[in-house]
Amino acid sequence: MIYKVLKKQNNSEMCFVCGIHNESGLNTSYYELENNQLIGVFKGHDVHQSYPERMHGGIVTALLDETIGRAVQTLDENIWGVTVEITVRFVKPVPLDQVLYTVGYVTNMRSRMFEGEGYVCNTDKEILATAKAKYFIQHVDKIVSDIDFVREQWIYVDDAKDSEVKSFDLPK
Ligand SMILES: CCCCCCCC(=O)SCCNC(=O)CCNC(=O)[C@H](O)C(C)(C)COP(=O)(O)OP(=O)(O)OC[C@H]1O[C@@H](n2cnc3c(N)ncnc32)[C@H](O)[C@@H]1OP(=O)(O)O
Repeated sequence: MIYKVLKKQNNSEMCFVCGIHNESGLNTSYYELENNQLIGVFKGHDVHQSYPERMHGGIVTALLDETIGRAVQTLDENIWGVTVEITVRFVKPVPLDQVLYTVGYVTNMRSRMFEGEGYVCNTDKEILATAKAKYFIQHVDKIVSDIDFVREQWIYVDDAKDSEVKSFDLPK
């Protein structure tokens, strides 16, 4: 089913998954969809491998962790959380050097915790990994206490190719 992109989410400076200045990172771009799901577009490279041509499972986990954690901001951009639990199922090898998608959404929202699910898929909509995760809600100033993170390191990146990203056809 096809969903419209409503908004691009910010990137951070140095996060492994979305940091624009993290040269070893995945440099993921995130887009909020009209169904309150979040889609990330990324490409892994040799530095992210486990066995040759296969992304490391720990990196796939980091990607799913970030994606589900960010999905809460499709509901309210002022909610931030830290991961307390994540379970990942590695369904098929996650390949390197090709564009892939990661999708996340919230399944249960409470006053101090939220839970969500997500998956990684390829452009043929094959599911490569799935995850369920739980997050403890905290004020961003408590998560990052030594700098004003949102003002200093939470950056809107206006990428020329974003204007071409208008909708996504999700597998589920
Ligand atoms: C937009 C950007 C999105 C980014 C997404 C990526 C997020 C990340 O990767 S964050 C990095 C990884 N995670 C972390 O660093 C978290 C580290 N852990 C912590 O900081 C602490 O354990 C923290 C803050 C979660 C809780 O600690 P603390 O405040 O001392 O509270 P604590 O008393 O242990 O627990 C608070 C409540 O949460 C509950 N709780 C804690 N962990 C869990 C859990 N895994 N499952 C269920 N409940 C839990 C406790 O039972 C307790 O409940 P109650 O008050 O009802 O008894």
